Amino acid sequence: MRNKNEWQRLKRSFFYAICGIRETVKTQRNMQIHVIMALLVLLLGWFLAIPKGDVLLVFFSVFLVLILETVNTAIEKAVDLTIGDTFHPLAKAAKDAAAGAVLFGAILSVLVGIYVFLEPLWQFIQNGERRVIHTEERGEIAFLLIVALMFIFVVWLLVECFRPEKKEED
Ligand SMILES: Nc1ncnc2c1ncn2[C@@H]1O[C@H](COP(=O)(O)OP(=O)(O)OP(=O)(O)O)[C@@H](O)[C@H]1O
Repeated sequence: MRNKNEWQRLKRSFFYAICGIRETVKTQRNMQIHVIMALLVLLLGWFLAIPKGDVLLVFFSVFLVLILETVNTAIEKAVDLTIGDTFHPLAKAAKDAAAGAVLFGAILSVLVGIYVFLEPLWQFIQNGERRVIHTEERGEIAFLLIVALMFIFVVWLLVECFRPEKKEED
């Protein structure tokens, strides 16, 4: 009997989780963009025959962004529930931090995208070849580009952190 109840509870939790995902995809424009991008990136990976290890990397970063966007939505809803339309610096801090988490995830995805897709895409554009490029065959370009982008990002982050607060435009 107890086992049956546990099973029902488990089924219910799963059902609510699916409802949460469905609602987030239906109502959040950013989530819709992430889902479409995820599909396109996976199709591109299949088209360019990326190696299995890279497929895992792509899955990991795609799901990370979807997870962060879902948690971001949960935080937005919880903040709106407690405070409604009233402006509060803590509500702003909570929503901005949640959006920052999504931005971190998106940056990671871009870096993974460069690492995984740059060389296969370049090879396809140059000679129409869709050959699997293994890690040991990779050149330095993707790596250098990732390091350069990371460097720019860290410098931008430091500048943003230490310059005086900007006034809201609107
Ligand atoms: N109650 C509030 N008090 C203070 N600032 C807020 C409040 N609500 C929103 N903001 C500010 O407005 C920004 C956007 O908030 P909003 O809830 O519209 O999220 P969003 O990112 O536009 O999400 P979505 O488009 O999915 O609704 C927040 O990051 C925050 O800076």
